Amino acid sequence: MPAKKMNRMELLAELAGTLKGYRLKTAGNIGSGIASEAFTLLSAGISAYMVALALQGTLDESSNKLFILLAFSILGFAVFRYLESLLSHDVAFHILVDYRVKLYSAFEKICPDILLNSKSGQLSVTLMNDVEILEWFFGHTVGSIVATLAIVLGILGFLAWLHPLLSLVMIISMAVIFTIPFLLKGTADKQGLLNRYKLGDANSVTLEGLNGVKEILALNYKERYKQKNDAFMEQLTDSQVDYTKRQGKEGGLLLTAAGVAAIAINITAILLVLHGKLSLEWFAVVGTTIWLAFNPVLALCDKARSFGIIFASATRVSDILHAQPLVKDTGRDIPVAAIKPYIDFDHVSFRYKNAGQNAVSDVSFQIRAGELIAFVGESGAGKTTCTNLLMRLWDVSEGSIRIGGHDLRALSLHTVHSVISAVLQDVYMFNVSIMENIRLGNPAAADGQVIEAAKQAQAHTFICDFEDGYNTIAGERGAQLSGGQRQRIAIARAILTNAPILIFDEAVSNLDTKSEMEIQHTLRALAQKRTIVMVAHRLSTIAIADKLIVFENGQVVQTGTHEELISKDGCYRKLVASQLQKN
Ligand SMILES: Nc1ncnc2c1ncn2[C@@H]1O[C@H](COP(=O)(O)OP(=O)(O)OP(=O)(O)O)[C@@H](O)[C@H]1O
Repeated sequence: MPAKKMNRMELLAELAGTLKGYRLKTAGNIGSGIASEAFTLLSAGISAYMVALALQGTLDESSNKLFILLAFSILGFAVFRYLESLLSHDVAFHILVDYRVKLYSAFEKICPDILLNSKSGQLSVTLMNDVEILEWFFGHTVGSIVATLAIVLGILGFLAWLHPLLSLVMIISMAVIFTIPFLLKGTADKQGLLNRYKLGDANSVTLEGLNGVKEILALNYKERYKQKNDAFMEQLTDSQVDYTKRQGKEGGLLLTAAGVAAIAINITAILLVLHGKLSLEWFAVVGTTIWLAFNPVLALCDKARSFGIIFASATRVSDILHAQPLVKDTGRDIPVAAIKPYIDFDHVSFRYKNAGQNAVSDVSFQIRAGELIAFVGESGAGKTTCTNLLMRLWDVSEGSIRIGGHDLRALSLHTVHSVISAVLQDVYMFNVSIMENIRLGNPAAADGQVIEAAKQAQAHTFICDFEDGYNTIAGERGAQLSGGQRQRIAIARAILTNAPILIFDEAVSNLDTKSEMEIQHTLRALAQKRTIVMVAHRLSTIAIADKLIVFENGQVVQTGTHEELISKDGCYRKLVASQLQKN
């Protein structure tokens, strides 16, 4: 849920606010920027002054001081330019790390809602690229803005000291130059945002190609995918070309305006010399340095040409940072041991965002501590929704869910996720060893405990068959493991958590009959100490449950044991009959 859109000034204030933690270095960066520009102007001015003296035949031994000053200013320029670059990048890279960390934790808070409502390519662009663009701002812009303003003020003072007319021409010139990016700001912002979105869309298609490569090959979707990819890349290129055209136009206008301004100041200076209001030496200084004086201004305007993309990226980053999580983590922490693992669903209704109707309506049931429960029902009946609500991935729209008598909303998310652990339909394997993948369930577990959990999950044998055993790298997305192997590792993880409530959502669907039977045996044994909720389709899985909760069209229509329900004419009997027919 994005917060209200911020304008440039608000974004600027927010970005500048992050510099607070780096006050000293930022001050050093700005000071060095001012000093390096000032030394550039000083060395050019001294050179011009000396040339003018030489032309008039007045450059003598007494001018040695000027040589020393010139050497000093060249050295000063080199030292301060180095310091400016060092400090600005030091601050920029530290801030980027802060941003990346903040951004990921903000992203976590708004999951899974944001994943359902955004394209993965857009999210990856924001989490990886947009945040990187902010380096332009912190590394190359923020210091320049202040340094350039200081230099402009200094030059104005100097020109006013020479003659007020010169400073007046300079003020008019600056006003014209700064107006150019200001006038083109609207187009720049629009183009910048469009450019970032087109990049996100293009990334989404690339990710689709990466994740769906097997389907692309298997379904002979290659040619159509290529056409789709080409179309998105073309749109991205068009938006980039438009952006660059505007940048080029803006750059040309700025250079022309600066050139005209420098000529105007020179002409004014010549007129002042002709009227005896300015000496020849100072004319030489003005004539030479004025071109250089416009350099920082032009450099800043050059950065301003990129503000479209910088502010577009900042907006997208800020949208995530300020998004309001649907589930507010305002409950309190309670020790896991103090919560008895019984569950109450009390008249629960829930509707997904933008959905036309409730996914579940007025659902009530109780699960006692130590029970092994199976949710059954046709596809789309509401089983997974109930497990998602139980894990508090979303909050109920109506009614309440309680564990151990505590309303879920009164518990912190940390407590809820310590009490409940789940094996979900899609098992993600991290790119670390199998040992570490299982240990994710309990970082404090010793190797022996990990191996014991793997044995209970019927994973030990196949893990030992790998050449590197438990040290085998599972690979991103568990590429080296079969679906059933991934499921068994996920089950071992869940066993290791020691959470008193376990959820298995279709967790045995990828297993062969023998492994499934062994896992069922494990689940039965686990249920002696824990409460287990299974979402199951197969009859064989259902058979081990103490109680079945039957869902139909988002409602609970029957509860009871397999024997009780099969003896009655109802939804469950129909489900079993249709499954037997399929088998
Ligand atoms: N993210 C979502 N946004 C909108 N509607 C959703 C979303 N997820 C599920 N639904 C809808 O909610 C209803 C219940 O879905 P749910 O996934 O809970 O069913 P299920 O019984 O677990 O099905 P399956 O056995 O196929 O996994 C369905 O009508 C489904 O289309």
